[in-house]
Amino acid sequence: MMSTFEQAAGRLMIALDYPTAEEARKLITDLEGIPCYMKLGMQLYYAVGPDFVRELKKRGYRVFLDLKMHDIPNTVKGGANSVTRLGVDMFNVHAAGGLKMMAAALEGAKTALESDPSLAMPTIIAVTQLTSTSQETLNQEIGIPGTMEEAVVAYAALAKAAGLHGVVASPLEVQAIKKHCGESFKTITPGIRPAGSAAGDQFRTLTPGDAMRQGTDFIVVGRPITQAQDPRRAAELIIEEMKEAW
Ligand SMILES: O=C(O)c1cc(=O)[nH]c(=O)n1[C@@H]1O[C@H](COP(=O)(O)O)[C@@H](O)[C@H]1O
Repeated sequence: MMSTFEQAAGRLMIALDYPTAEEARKLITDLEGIPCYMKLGMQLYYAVGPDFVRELKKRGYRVFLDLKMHDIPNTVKGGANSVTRLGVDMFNVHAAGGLKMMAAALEGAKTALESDPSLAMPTIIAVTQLTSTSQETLNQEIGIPGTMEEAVVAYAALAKAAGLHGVVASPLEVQAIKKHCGESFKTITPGIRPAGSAAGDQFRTLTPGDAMRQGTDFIVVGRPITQAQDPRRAAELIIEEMKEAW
């Protein structure tokens, strides 16, 4: 039987935003035994490549490959095929690429499964509006009118129509997304800041406990753990807070 600590840990995704595999390995060693999800983003992946995904899988972790694909449908289909063959559990595309591009990502994953039936279908999610984007930036720089919630829900609806499994959004939009797209449509929420920690470049933030209370499926945490004096303690405190909010 999984403990409630382990269940909460399973909904924590750690952003391995490091320049080298050595630094990422140090954190993984610090966190040994905590069954969290590992998120591999562009900084580490562009430096070390697919071998690090294989290493994480060998160590027993679930892997979210966060490369935020955004290109013409044919190219995204090929990218999705490659990352599915790599064996990632989750990957993302930008919803701004549109319906056909998102459907092509799903198609690419399906063609990989046809060529190798031992593979499992990854969870494919779409980035709505980055959690570093404010209402003002959305309207005045990006040029999308309306509220942030409307923009995020519109992208989520498009991702659902394309057949994707969920979205990346801020925890502030989880309830609106679930209301519009259904409870089973997954929400993956970065922009998590425990009370008292620096927001940095994040704009639409909530604490781990508040994010869980909004009903999110997974929270993504980077710097509050990776830059902490004691990363294991920081991760444990976050998991305790998630557990209590449950
Ligand atoms: O797709 C993502 O993971 C993502 C989307 C988004 O809107 N905002 C966002 O912060 N992220 C990622 O989530 C992580 C958040 O890291 P911290 O801000 O350090 O906790 C980073 O790896 C980001 O690349």
